[in-house]
Amino acid sequence: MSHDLPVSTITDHTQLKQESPSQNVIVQLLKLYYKDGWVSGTGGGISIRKNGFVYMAPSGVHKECIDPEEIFVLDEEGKIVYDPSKRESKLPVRPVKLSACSPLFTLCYKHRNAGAVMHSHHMSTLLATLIFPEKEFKITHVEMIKGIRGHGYHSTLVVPIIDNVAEECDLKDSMEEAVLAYPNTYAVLVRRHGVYIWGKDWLECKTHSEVYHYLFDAAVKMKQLGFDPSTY
Ligand SMILES: CSC[C@@H](O)[C@@H](O)C(=O)COP(=O)(O)O
Ligand SMILES: [Zn+2]
Repeated sequence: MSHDLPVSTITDHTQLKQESPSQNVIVQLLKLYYKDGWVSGTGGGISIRKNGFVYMAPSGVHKECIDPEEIFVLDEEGKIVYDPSKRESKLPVRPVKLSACSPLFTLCYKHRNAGAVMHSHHMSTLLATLIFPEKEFKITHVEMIKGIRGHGYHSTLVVPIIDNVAEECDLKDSMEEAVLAYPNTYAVLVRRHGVYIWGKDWLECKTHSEVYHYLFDAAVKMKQLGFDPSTY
């Protein structure tokens, strides 16, 4: 099977369907995530794994301004099978390199069978790591917790927090440790940096992303109001 071909007729995230080409899904979700403040200043990103291929946005570019043809395609072993910098085009081609998040996305595919992984720098993700100075973010008795697979209103939702390092790719070992140690989590927070969130496919990753961001935001506000998010 060959990898998805981008379909340029998709111009808005509301046109996305489960089976839309992964390049189009990535491009449209990044526009949406930019508006939400999740991928500003070129930071953050998203990757999709489908039918034996892995799709990833390029590194260090404005994530809301990516063309579907600029999405890298890798095989399941991590070998690049489509390099956007080498494509043939009548228009000028800007040089792009693979996202620095690639090893982090890859470990979620390997250990959690994820179908999509996103990385956000939203302010609430950074603040959530400050209100929990230990190694876990915890929140309980909030209706939206039900939106994370395997969790209910009465659950205590736990998200591991790992320490930030100077280079994104050097987060690999500590993130791998956290992913293996917390089999019920679909997110790992990175202190003073952001979060990685995944799901079984891009739709579940989108749901989880919205729910986790809501819960990080809620926890920060609860703390400001004098409530402890981890108790009821
Ligand atoms: C504001 S730049 C932040 C980056 O260094 C990094 O944290 C990041 O999330 C982006 O990685 P990228 O290589 O652009 O996909
Ligand atoms: Zn980052």
